[in-house]
Amino acid sequence: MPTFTPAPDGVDRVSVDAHLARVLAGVAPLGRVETVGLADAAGRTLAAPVDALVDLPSFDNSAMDGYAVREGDVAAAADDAPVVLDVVADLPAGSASGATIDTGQAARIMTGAPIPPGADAVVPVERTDAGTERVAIRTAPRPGHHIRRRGEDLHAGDPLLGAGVVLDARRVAAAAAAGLAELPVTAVPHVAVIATGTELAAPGAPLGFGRIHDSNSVLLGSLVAEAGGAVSESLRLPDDPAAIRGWLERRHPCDLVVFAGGVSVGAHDVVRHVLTGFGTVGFARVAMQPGAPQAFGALPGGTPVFGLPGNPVSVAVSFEAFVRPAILRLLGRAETGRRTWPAVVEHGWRSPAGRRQYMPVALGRHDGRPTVRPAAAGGAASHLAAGLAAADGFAIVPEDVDEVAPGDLVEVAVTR
Ligand SMILES: Nc1nc2c(c(=O)[nH]1)N[C@H]1C(S)=C(S)[C@@H](COP(=O)(O)OP(=O)(O)OC[C@H]3O[C@@H](n4cnc5c(N)ncnc54)[C@H](O)[C@@H]3O)O[C@H]1N2
Ligand code: MOO
Repeated sequence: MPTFTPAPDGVDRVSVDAHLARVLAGVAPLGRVETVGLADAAGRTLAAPVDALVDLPSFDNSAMDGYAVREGDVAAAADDAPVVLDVVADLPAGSASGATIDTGQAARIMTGAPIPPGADAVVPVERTDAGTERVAIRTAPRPGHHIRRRGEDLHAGDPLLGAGVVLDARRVAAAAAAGLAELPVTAVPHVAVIATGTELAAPGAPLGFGRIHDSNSVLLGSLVAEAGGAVSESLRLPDDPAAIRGWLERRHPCDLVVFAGGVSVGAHDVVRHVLTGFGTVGFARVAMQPGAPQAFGALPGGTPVFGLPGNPVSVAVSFEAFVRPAILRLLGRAETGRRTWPAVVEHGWRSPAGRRQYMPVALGRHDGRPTVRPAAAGGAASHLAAGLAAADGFAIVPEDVDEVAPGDLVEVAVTR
């Protein structure tokens, strides 16, 4: 677990990449494995590679509702010269008929039904007279036409899913198709979320002067769930060192602790006061905007802990940049970053030189290309909590850029 040297305040000491590297070095995959049925697998992380158990498709079958024929019988068929065949079988999907197709014969066949021995092409019903005793075929199929071959998607034993992937709907469905009923998944990390601030009131509670509704614990709880973790405890604590110490002493076991607020240089920034020198917790100013003041380390006993700056946009950005990657690492994900996509800037903005900016942006489209504009009229200011509602993600402006102009391309981490 790394220890930080606290940096003098007001000095950007640590790059985003260096801070992220410390975070990832301070968090290890939980390593616990559970087996779940496919209905419960969505959103979980696959713990080990999985191979297909069956060929996919597992037998040659029809891609069309129509007639299974011998291609050689109907090579001369045309609209003005139909070829008439005897219909010797009727094959719905799921049929296990022992029918064989000989010269001059056809089987009526539905999509997904096994191709009967002897047949080597399917003619769609639209290209026939749809007969049930005898059928007039009005087209000459290519050999193998409209036949879906055994194993053309995957063979039994082929790799299907790699360890560390998130099991989304498409992957769970692929596992079902490939013969699996359950999957090995990693344990869900339990995360304690603590919003600090004497000014905080519960959402919906009447506000006295100077008090605000706590949005950070709701934000963090939802972000933890979106990342694949579970909130083990969520609470608000006042700016009182005894309250923070008391919680640290009686806390329930969990895999990660996230504080929000109280990490800056104010006289009442108690998370900073209590956590400084506690376990291996260190404070840094990270060269980013917003989200500069950051705390990270391990509590005595080894549980990793974050202290995030309390402004709501700073919490959202800090979570995206550092906490989400940490949760994905606890989960054993192969990828802890998020893909970014280029988008064209619609309305420009300024970015502080020497800092990586995370601008909450709304996505749009212009001339068929994706565009972005700041989600809040006030731009990147870190108190604009309501502006987050309009944000589809964050435009990530590199450290060496101080002005983003209309028409520029920016990389966007899309978060919804
Ligand atoms: N003299 C300096 N002052 C500040 C600096 C600095 O470098 N020197 N940095 C500023 C920056 S940047 C940030 S970010 C904040 C970080 O401050 P804290 O982490 O100590 O956060 P608080 O002071 O507790 O709160 C900041 C702000 O956010 C509101 N807040 C806090 N918790 C919640 C919550 N749960 N829900 C909604 N809003 C919350 C709080 O009321 C404050 O307005 O420090 C700057 N100051
Ligand atoms: O670093 Mo603060 O998070 O910009 O608002």
